[in-house]
Order: sequence, then C-alpha cells, then structure tokens
Amino acid sequence: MTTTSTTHTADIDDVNIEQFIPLITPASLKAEYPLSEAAYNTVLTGRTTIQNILDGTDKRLLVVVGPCSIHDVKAAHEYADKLVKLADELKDSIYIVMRVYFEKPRTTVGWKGLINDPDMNDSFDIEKGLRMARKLLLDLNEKGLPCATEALDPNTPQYMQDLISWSAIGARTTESQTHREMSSGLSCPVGFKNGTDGGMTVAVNAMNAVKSGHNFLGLSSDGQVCIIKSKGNPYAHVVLRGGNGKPNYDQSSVEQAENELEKGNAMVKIMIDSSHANSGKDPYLQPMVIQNVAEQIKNGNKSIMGLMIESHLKGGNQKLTSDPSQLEYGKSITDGCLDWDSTVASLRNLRNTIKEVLPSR
Ligand SMILES: O=C[C@H](O)[C@H](O)COP(=O)(O)O
Ligand SMILES: C=C(OP(=O)(O)O)C(=O)O
Repeated sequence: MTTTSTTHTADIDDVNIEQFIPLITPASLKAEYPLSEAAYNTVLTGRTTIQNILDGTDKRLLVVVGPCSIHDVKAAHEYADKLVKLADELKDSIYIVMRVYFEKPRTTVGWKGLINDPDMNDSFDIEKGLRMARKLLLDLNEKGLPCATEALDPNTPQYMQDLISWSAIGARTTESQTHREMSSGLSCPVGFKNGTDGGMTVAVNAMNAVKSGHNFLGLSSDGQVCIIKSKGNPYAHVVLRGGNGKPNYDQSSVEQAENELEKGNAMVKIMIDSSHANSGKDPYLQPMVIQNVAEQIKNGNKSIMGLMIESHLKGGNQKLTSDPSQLEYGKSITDGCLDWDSTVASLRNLRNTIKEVLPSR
C-alpha cells in the first residue's frame, strides 16, 4: 500500500497552540549579563560551603531565607542589603543563602512568578522576566550573597543556574521524572521537598534517582534542543515541609524521616522548611518552628542540616489585583512571609541556642 503525505495538518496538529514566540538563547542572555569575578567567587564559595555542610565537615546550619517570591527587584535589593549584614553577624554558626524564587508552582492557577509574568498584568513577557531574573541574581551574588531558587521549568537552568548555589524541587514536582532528570544535571546541591500529602517516599525515590546520570531532552546554551547526558548529582537531600494539614518538623517526625532515609539508602541530612504545612501557612508561626528545630539540635540531633524561612521586609501577604502599582512595598504577593524584624530576632535566637553544640555535631 502506498501512502501520500498531506498538507492538511491544521485540524490535528497544534490544535490548542495559539503562537510560538522565539526567545533569546541562554548564551545571548549570558552575553548581556556575563558572570563577573565577584559573582563567580560567591557561587563557588556558596556551593562548596553547602556541600561541606552536607558532608558534615562544616558544622554550621544552612539557612535559606527570603521572600516566597520575587516580584519587585527594588525590594529584593533592600532585603538583600539587610541580609548580607545579618549573614556576616551570624556567620560563626549559620550559613545564610537568600531565597530568590522566580518560578512559582501553583496548586491550580495564579501568578507564576517574575519570569513568567514580570509586569504582573498577564502580558507574560517571559524574555523580560529572564533578563530581570539574571540581572538580579548577578547583582545579589556581587553583593556576596549566595542565592537559592526553585528549579521549576526545565528550560530555565541554562539561563541562570550558573548564579545559583542551592536549588529546591518543590512538593508538587518531587515525583516528576522531568525534574529528577534535570536535578541530576544541576551543578549545585538540590533539596527535594516531601510531597504535598506529607509523604516521604517520593523524596527518597527522587534522591536515589538523581544520584545516577540520565539521558533526557533539554536546551543547550545555544538554544538547541539536545539529548542531555547528565553525570548525576551526589548532593541531593530532603526538605521536610509538612503536608496534608500536618507538620513534620517535630522530633518524632524527624526521627521517622531519618529511618526512611536510612532504609531508602539516601543521604540522612534534613532541611526543615518552617513555612508551608509546617506553619499551617501562618507565617508568624515560623519562629516557633525555628525554635523547636534549634532545641532539637541543642538536644543532640545530628541529621538536621538546614532551615528554610519565608521572610520579607513586611510580614504577611497581599492579593495581586489588576493594578500592580497599588501593591504595598516589601510585602509578598504569594505566601505570607515573616517580617524582617521577627526574622532577625528568630535567627539570633537560633544562633544563640545552637552555637555551643555545633562543634560536637
Ligand atoms: O510557596 C508557594 C506556594 O505555597 C505554592 O506556590 C502554591 O501556592 P498556591 O497554592 O497559592 O497556588
Ligand atoms: C512552593 C514552595 O514550597 P512547596 O513546594 O513546599 O509547596 C516554595 O518553597 O516556594
């Protein structure tokens, strides 16, 4: 039987696609905002320090702290200027990395972050978002502040991962093969959140999956779709964020997580996210979680290596409306955050509680 090709593809191909819009390549974006010597040094020190914390040769606690999402670059700079001073003050016991989250995974729909919609008005100028994100990361690293982000879209790493010291894979994507493949090729340590239902198994499986190299499709720096052959990432660990309405930062949940990690042959190093289901989404409960974790460390816990805190200049959050110019400065438009003064007080308490026991960990 002979077949002939047809040109009538419109009825069956790209039926639900409106438009394809070409985008700047990662290489061109990097040429616009090249890595500086100062930023390079911050990233290298950031990654090495976090690896040493995971290896146990650096006894300090890693703290990933900052806004739930970046929507205002000016406020991000103001926050970073304060944080860099606090990081210096607490550096004998705590290693601070700023949360610089540009991509938000939504439960259903909502603003998906600065890269997706930088003007917050459904204009979706993703190229502008990528430019703003890279420029901000460069500036923050030049201030000497290492940066953490959620790696959500598998196409974005080539645009900015050279400026990232720690990445998260969120609770909604820890089970995703695409995100595990991507993580196996990321250059920095990666924290896998437990599932939104509180389940640890997805994170343990993810940690085992990313140790290996993978072959998968992705973008090269030149913007070419490629077969990416990754080497595997030895620095994957779990982040406990609670789930299903229940926290999992308490001593018995941490011990249960340790057992599951040991049984699953995964790294027994745990970061506690003080936000999300661990604070019942009440940002002002984060200090209680932080103090509980500090007490666990003081009382001999060896597995907790880090904390995550959602914090901004002002506490709480606000709704994004159709007029973004009316937004209150320094306040989150995604999850509620702890205000700056309470963040400082909490981190100073944490440091004072754990300082004495750190050398014996
Ligand atoms: O940290 C951010 C949020 O918890 C996450 O993006 C989900 O948000 P949503 O449930 O408001 O969509
Ligand atoms: C989305 C986040 O967390 P989770 O994946 O735990 O919901 C976050 O930390 O921004």
